[in-house]
Parts: sequence; structure tokens; C-alpha cells
Amino acid sequence: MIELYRGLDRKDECILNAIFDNMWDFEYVPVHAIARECGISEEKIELALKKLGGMRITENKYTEYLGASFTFKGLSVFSLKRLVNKNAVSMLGNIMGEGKESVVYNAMSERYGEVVVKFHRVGYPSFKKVKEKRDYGSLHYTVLTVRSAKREYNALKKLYGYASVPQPVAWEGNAVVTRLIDAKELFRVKISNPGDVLDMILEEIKKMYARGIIHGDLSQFNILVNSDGVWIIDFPQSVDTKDPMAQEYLERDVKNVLDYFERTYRLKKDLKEVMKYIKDET
Ligand SMILES: Nc1ncnc2c1ncn2[C@@H]1O[C@H](COP(=O)(O)OP(=O)(O)OP(=O)(O)O)[C@@H](O)[C@H]1O
Ligand SMILES: [Mg+2]
Ligand SMILES: [Mg+2]
Repeated sequence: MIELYRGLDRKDECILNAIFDNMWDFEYVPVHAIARECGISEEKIELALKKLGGMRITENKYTEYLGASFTFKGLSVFSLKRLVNKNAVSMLGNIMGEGKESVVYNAMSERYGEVVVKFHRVGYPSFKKVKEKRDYGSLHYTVLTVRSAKREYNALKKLYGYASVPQPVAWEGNAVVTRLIDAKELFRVKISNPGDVLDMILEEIKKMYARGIIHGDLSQFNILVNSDGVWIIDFPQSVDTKDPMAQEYLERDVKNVLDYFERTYRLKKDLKEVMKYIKDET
């Protein structure tokens, strides 16, 4: 990623900006639109796109004209460049994890210290199952991916200070930067006070609900714990409590957590009672 990043000159940067600005209107952004935005001739843009295509930063396609879109790598390099330009990230570290819908890196930020950069990749073609389930129309999947990152960042902004979530630092393109939390996923640890930890998690769900947000993908994989407490992470699927699917998602989130504690620690709580507690109906 770093080598790719260094291989980009000003012209390339302008081309990537132009693809980003126009990807909401074109599945493949035409050369003439890029040329206009960059003030560079179409011939030069075509040459540059050939290079970017060879680097797997863009995916180029000839129809009546040559058009270009981002690859996951390309969108990530573009987003990283913007994060560095605005001083949110100063150095990218190692990969912390790679899931079906994201790649997560350790990084350094001058302002915030150790941070985590999550590059979203919702619906990318190599992840066939995800693609089959969703209807993209003629939008390029990069649009979906950027939306997913934005949704996560917005949820974190709304929740931080009210519930225990990582501090959001910045968002650009498909990348969301948060402050690093020194804790492990719930499923990795054997906790000695499961009753207390379960209560803390339910309290967080309640606080998020009061703030108008339902996680939508809550489980032992998206809860971090250490001896200081619990944190809820991973918000791209979050919905507003006014969403028509809200109650269904909330119940599923709560059920995932209760089932995990019952299975792992033989702790049983009544789903209906817990739902009432969360919605403040007790
Ligand atoms: N702020 C953070 N502090 C510490 N660790 C983090 C932070 N954010 C993410 N992580 C780590 O990265 C992992 C993946 O992050 P996250 O859950 O947000 O992505 P992901 O969406 O699960 O990927 P996928 O759902 O595709 O598997 C987490 O399980 C956690 O270990
Ligand atoms: Mg996760
Ligand atoms: Mg996830």
C-alpha cells in the first residue's frame, strides 16, 4: 500500500480526485470528465489511466469511451492520501485484521497517538455472496463502500461521549479512523465476572438506543473488553431507532449477546425483560 501511495504524482492525484467526485454519477467515470476537471488533455489522461490500471488502482473500461473506477486498493490509497493530507494519520502500520467487508490497520496520528484505520470494502466483486444479496443498480460498488464508511463514522460521532465506543478521529472515502482501544474481542477472552460484563453491555445498548442508534451487527465479535470496561465497535450496519427495521435489529442484537452469555457462561436472562429495560419500559 505504501509503495503504491508513493508511486502517485500530482496528475494521478487529480485523476483520482476526479473519479471520486464523479463516481456518484458514472459507474465508470469518462476520460473527458476527468480531463475537464484536471485541465489536462484526454490523451494524457488515457496514458495515466493505463498506468493506474496496471497498478490495480483503477479499473478501466472501454464502452463508447474509456472510463475508470476505483479498485478497493485504489480507493483505499486515495482515502489514505486524503487522511495524510489533513494530518489525521501520519504513518500506516501493520494489518490488524482482515474481514469480509473491511481491512483494518494500526496507524499513528500526531494528534491522537495510536489509531486504527478501517478501510471498508462492502460489496466488492471478489466477495460474491455479499454482491448477490444486494441490488446496486448502475452505481459502482465504491459508492456503497463510501456510504458504509460514512455511516459508521456518523454513528460513532453521534455516540461518542454518550456510550462506550472508540473515539472517531476522521473519515475520508472508504476509510474511518478511530482511536486505538487496548482491549480484546469478547469471544477471545474468558471473563471471570460474566454477570457484570453482560450488564455493562446491556447498559451500552440502552445508552445507544436512548441516543437513537441500533448497532445492527452486535455480537461477541464486535464487543471489546479489558479490565477497565467494554467498548462497542463496528457500526456500518447501524440504523436509526426510527428505521422500520429498528425493532427487529435491536432484538437480534440483544439476542446475539444473551445467547452468547448463555452458551459460554450458563447465564440466562429473559429476552422480553431485557428489551423492556433497553427501551426504558420497565
Ligand atoms: N478502535 C479500535 N481499537 C482496537 N481495535 C479495533 C478498533 N477498531 C477495530 N479494531 C479491531 O479490528 C477488528 C475489525 O474491526 P471491525 O469489527 O470494525 O471490522 P469488521 O467490520 O468486523 O470486518 P468484518 O465485519 O468484515 O469482519 C475488530 O474486531 C478489532 O479487533
Ligand atoms: Mg467486526
Ligand atoms: Mg463488521
